[in-house]
Amino acid sequence: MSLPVHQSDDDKLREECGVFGIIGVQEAANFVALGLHALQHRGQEAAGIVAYDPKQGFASERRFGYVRDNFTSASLMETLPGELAIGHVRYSTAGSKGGTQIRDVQPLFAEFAMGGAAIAHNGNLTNANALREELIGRGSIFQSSSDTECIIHLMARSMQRSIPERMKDALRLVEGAFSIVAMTRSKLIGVRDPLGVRPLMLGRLSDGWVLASETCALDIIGAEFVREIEPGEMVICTPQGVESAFPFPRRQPRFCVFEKIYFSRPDSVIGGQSVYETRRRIGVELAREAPVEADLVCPVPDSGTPAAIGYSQESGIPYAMGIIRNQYVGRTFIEPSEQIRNMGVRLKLNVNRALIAGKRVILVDDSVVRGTTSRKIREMLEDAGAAEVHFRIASPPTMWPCFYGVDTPDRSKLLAANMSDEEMRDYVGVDSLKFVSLDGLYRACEQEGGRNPAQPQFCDACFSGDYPVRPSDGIQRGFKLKVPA
Ligand SMILES: O=P(O)(O)OC[C@H]1O[C@H](OP(=O)(O)OP(=O)(O)O)[C@H](O)[C@@H]1O
Ligand SMILES: NC(=O)CC[C@H](N)C(=O)O
Ligand code: SF4
Ligand SMILES: [Mg+2]
Repeated sequence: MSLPVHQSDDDKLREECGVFGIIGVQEAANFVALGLHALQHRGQEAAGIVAYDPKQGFASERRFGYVRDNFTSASLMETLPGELAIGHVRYSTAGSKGGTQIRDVQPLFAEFAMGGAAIAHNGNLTNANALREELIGRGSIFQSSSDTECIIHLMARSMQRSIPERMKDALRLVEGAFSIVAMTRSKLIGVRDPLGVRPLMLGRLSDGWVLASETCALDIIGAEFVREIEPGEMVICTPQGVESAFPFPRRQPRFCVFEKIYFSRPDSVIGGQSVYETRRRIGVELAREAPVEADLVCPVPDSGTPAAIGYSQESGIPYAMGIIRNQYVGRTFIEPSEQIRNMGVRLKLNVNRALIAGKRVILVDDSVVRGTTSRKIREMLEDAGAAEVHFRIASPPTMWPCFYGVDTPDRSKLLAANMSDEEMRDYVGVDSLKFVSLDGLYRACEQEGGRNPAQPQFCDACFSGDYPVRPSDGIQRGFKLKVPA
């Protein structure tokens, strides 16, 4: 079975995955369903929950589509009893994409000599292909095409006696990005890769412990935020408490800066800073770096909204909603036929004509990837009679693909990898097009001195080409690293 893919999602910068786990509360799976619902923006392809109950053992449900369409039925949730459960929402970065197979949907489950374990992974392993070949050569039988499965096989080969120790052994051999929530019969386990590329939060709910990709998933169940899992840290949560270990050599953390720009929800808090506030501050930086005279500042909703507010506050130019988003557009929307689409049907965004006519408009969006969205929007504004259109982008030009859990197109399809800023402006067809600088972005992320080129504080490889982990599978498939200047 494959998901119907929405036309306007074809050119999307795909989000990644969300993970959630809870121990020490009754009906744990129901809390997981709520947590996954709050993390739905991180992956809409499929979702899964694994729960453990001492009487019934492990139970697992993995489904295509939204959490709300699957994990709200009482009859399904009754099959997931117990006080310990984990879950995952997926956008694939490895294995079968788009037409995902159910066997690739997480959490993945395996039986070991010392009992069962389930694992949910956000991120992407950069040496998964090489590991898979090696493991298959030594007799492993893979059941999915997901990179995450390598971790299970590496655990199976470990000689350690406990599942957490086997997991440490396995994770010392994988490279790339991983924020993992896993479970055994009695433990909830959380791990972040040594660079801490993807987020992972620890929360507390009555007598239980919660792990979640973002704080918005703690809020939805009324859990209290305790702290972030540190880069390179493994935590083992039981109702008795939380044990912490650092199984990898310490490295300088490199959190994904795109989480702050686009992926995470604006009501989440990362590294002590609200995502909304970071985005608003990017807008402030943008207004300082790229001012222009105009009548209105309008966001491309929803992700451009906080930056547009910041731009308006700093420039003094009034903020207005010049583009309206249809909130009901989702991936399962019935596809209009090709003929109807070609008539210019605007499923997702539409111009607020009465506001735009005759105005000089500054449009603020979070990113330009292939340029498809910006071209469409410029056309709409022109149709609506805008006098001038100025695009301001709350990220630097996206020039490089991501190998750490986001499905970016390859370089041939990234507008900024193939055109100068002026060429992009002409291609999009706007009066001016400006991006925030890398330093401006870092300042907005509370790095007052900007980016430290000797030791960047974040991963920003999709803008800089500076990859903190060698994308070895990608290189083997022909990807060429940036040649140092
Ligand atoms: O240059 P492009 O290839 O068009 O990609 C850039 C656009 O993609 C994302 O929006 P998207 O519509 O995917 O989702 P959103 O509603 O979450 O902003 C992003 O916010 C930009 O608007
Ligand atoms: N985007 C992600 O974090 C995906 C996790 C994992 N690599 C998968 O493909 O399922
Ligand atoms: S390459 Fe970009 S999207 Fe990927 S982890 Fe780094 S900053 Fe994030
Ligand atoms: Mg957008």
